[in-house]
Amino acid sequence: MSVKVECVVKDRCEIGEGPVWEEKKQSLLFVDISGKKIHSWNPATNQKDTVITEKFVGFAVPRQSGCYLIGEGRRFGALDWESKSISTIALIDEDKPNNRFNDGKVDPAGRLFAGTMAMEERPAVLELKQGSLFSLNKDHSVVKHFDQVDLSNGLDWSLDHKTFYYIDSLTYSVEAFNYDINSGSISNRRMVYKMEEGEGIPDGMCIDADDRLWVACYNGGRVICVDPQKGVRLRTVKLPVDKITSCCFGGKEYSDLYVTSACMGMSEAEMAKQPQAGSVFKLVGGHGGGRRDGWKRRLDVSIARGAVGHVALGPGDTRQSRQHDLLSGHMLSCVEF
Ligand SMILES: O=C(O)[C@H](O)[C@@H](O)[C@H](O)[C@H](O)CO
Ligand SMILES: [Zn+2]
Repeated sequence: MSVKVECVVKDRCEIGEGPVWEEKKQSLLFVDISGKKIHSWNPATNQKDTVITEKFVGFAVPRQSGCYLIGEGRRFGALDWESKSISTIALIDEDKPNNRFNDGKVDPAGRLFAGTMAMEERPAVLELKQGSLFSLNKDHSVVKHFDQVDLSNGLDWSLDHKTFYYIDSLTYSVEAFNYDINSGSISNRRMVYKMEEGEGIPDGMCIDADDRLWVACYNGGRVICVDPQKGVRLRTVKLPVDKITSCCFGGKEYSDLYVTSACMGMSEAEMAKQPQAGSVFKLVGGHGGGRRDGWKRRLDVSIARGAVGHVALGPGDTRQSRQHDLLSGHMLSCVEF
């Protein structure tokens, strides 16, 4: 089954990033990192609402308490969308004034994980080994998991919550760690996928209902689907722009894969060739049926354990997603505070 690629938010995001499907608003939340904007786009109305930030904004995620948690410059901030005010929750990398947050995501227990990097001179050109990976707990304490990161990027968790997947872009690979959901600690770092010729730089990623990773390929003009157990690429979906930055599942039944892109660093000639650079795309279709039961079983196991998560489906699937927290009625992919 082929995948349909549609340009849904025609924008010139400098660095469109960090898409998150916001269940409550049935909207896509995403940032423009260097454009210093947080967007909320509603596919049903095609309305886009925007908050402007003072510094580069690496990510924004919904909070269970309402409002949003954002990574702006070198701070975790709380954003109140109505008043558009941002207050500081915690500061990081205080010894590294040239650093900023990049990608961040909510873990299946409601913590926030996010990494940092040095400011780029131009895309992927930056002082190396300056970044770290952090998490922010419910009590607002910050944990530094490791440092020596070149360009902290995509992250997600396996369906059983036992594995944490991570991308430091300039390793050109996807890595895995053992994950302890109770403590939020990681161990046993190893590589699970090495980018191949033409795939560019691995950027954001998300996991699907079959425990497969969808990796955005910056300068690769595609997303790839990777089986992290086998370390192989299963699929490639090409897009009409080169700078693909991240992806997430969303839509009514999490059947759509939303993909963000960037145009920062492109020449005028390149821009003319790729007029949709910086837009958000939607990928629909691409999976056969027959896997509903498998997914349902996993969902049930997950609910029985009281687990929460934000994992969704492959493009075209119409199964219920774990993003519906059937236990509490709360919608997930929001931090638990
Ligand atoms: O989107 C991000 O994660 C970074 O902030 C961007 O600057 C680029 O993606 C990066 O340059 C590509 O490696
Ligand atoms: Zn990124």
